Amino acid sequence: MLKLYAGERAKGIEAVIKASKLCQAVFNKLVKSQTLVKEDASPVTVADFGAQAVVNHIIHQAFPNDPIVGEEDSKDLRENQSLCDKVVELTNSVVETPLSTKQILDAIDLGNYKGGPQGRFWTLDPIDGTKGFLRGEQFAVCLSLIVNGEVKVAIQGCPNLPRNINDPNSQRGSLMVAVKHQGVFERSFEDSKETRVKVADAESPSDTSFCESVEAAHSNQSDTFKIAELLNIKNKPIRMDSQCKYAVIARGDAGIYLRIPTRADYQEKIWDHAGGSLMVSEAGGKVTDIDGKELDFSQGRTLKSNRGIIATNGKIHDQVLNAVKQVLHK
Ligand SMILES: Nc1ncnc2c1ncn2[C@@H]1O[C@H](COP(=O)(O)O)[C@@H](O)[C@H]1OP(=O)(O)O
Ligand SMILES: [Mg+2]
Ligand SMILES: [Mg+2]
Ligand SMILES: [Mg+2]
Repeated sequence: MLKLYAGERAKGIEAVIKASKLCQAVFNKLVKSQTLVKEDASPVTVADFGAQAVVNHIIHQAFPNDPIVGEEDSKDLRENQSLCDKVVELTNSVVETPLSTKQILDAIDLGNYKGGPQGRFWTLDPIDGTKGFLRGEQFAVCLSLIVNGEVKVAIQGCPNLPRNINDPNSQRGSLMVAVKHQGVFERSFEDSKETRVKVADAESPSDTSFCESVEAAHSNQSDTFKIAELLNIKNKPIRMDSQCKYAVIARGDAGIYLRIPTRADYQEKIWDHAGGSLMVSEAGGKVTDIDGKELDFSQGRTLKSNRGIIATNGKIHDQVLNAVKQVLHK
């Protein structure tokens, strides 16, 4: 019998592999000259647009009734001909039948859905960790399916992630695939053989290490330092861009991922956490916000009823949550 969401899982893998290839091709050819700064001052590259066009196009062809909540839109591209031409060329280098400029811009804008509590929709971050991508470090192509507010399928391409975190020379490229109640698996981009992964066994926070963003503006690193001290964690933090941090927790390379808000007004985006939270929970771990509340993906494009993120191997979650509360409420 075909497993639940088998079709979505397979299409999602195909789309994420193609988009990841596009990103790698961009990195090898360009990169910085083709970067724009968005209104919120974050960078966006031809690869972000191209990857969103590719994934949206493939998903829309396979599931024409499914709306998509995607990070990017085509507004800036429509005002910049040379960037637009580059995105068209790139997109057509990975899709099966060449698409017109209009089809590509329209595919990007399929990502404008508002989300919400009812029905099914996909959410896409075509490149999560654009800053890491530009540095040649970690980034991820993140696609998930949400049904009635619950994440059911997650596919995350991490082209630069070493298969063995302790050996930077180990093979790079990790594709993580999770379906609700079916576990989370890791494979390479080339070989479809999948290996089931599990979170770390650590019974105590001091037996593990934690990971956090490279960017001090995205997570308060002086608070995480105090939290680690309180938990008697001696290992240095693993600093890494993007949702690769969730993959690292799901694979058991680290026991804790902390994202402590730096600004009261920042709302986390659903495409930054949907896939990661399913991967960690399917690997046996736990994800909540810093108040211990479950992440609520039914609130629209953002996680407006949550603050910050704590992801752990599960066993140590309450200890970590208590330490976070102590440090933040002091
Ligand atoms: N002030 C902020 N707090 C938390 N996350 C942020 C903040 N500003 C941007 N981000 C988001 O953090 C993500 C990168 O995470 P990390 O630092 O862990 O690699 C990006 O998706 C980025 O969103 P955006 O794409 O809008 O720039
Ligand atoms: Mg961005
Ligand atoms: Mg992101
Ligand atoms: Mg992004």
